[in-house]
Amino acid sequence: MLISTSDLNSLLNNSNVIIADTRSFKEYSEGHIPGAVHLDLFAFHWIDTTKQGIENFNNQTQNLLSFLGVTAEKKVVFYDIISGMLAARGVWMLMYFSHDNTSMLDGGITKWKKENLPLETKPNGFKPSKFKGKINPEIISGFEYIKDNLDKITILDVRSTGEYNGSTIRAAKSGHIPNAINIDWNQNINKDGTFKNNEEISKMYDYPKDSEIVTYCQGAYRAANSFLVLKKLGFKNVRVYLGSWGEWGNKLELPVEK
Ligand SMILES: O=S(=O)([O-])[S-]
Repeated sequence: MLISTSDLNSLLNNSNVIIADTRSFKEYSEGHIPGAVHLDLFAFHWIDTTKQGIENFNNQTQNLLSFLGVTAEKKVVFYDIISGMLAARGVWMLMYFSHDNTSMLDGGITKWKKENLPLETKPNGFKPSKFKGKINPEIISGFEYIKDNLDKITILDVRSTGEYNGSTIRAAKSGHIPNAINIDWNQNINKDGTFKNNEEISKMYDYPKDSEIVTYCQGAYRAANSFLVLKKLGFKNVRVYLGSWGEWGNKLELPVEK
């Protein structure tokens, strides 16, 4: 799931590798990893997890991955500024389509630049494919799944303390999903932007490895980052709640705790 700067550097010019820069277009234009295409994953924000909403998400994600040129044979590497949430969302999306040959760049472009690795400014075009992945329903959650299993699953709110306790308001209601515990995703990352090592993080995520965990944040980007960390630690049953607080906090009938 993670690729080092030196390993990615050795894969430049490999036609079987797609590199996707998930930062803003401005940042991309000022200098990106050679060969990388720009993919605006924030524009692909999704909060509707009704049955129809998930079906639409599946279709549109498949279209997006085809636009990116994904095929079963290609390795897909996502990066952002650090080992961040956008790249993590990209990796999670590929895993959701059972494409496991995907990684995020550990330390992101910050580490890449620090090591004086090559950059270019010219934009690269997409080479679209007809990607057909097999959906893995085990790594996604909608609001119904959480509502029906509130007492059976570990709900991991990876937002800031303010968002969790309701002092920061980002939806019609503030607070958190009942029973959710709060571990801010920022705690996954070292000061240099790389992921903390497993030994350090496992103290934070001290649950049996077969626990059923659902991560959420505001829009399922930070949640994807914590999802990857939990997978890296060997947790087997982890899902990202796609709608996250953007959906839950706006559905007035759903319960909230502060
Ligand atoms: O990470 S986020 O989706 O909450 S902005």
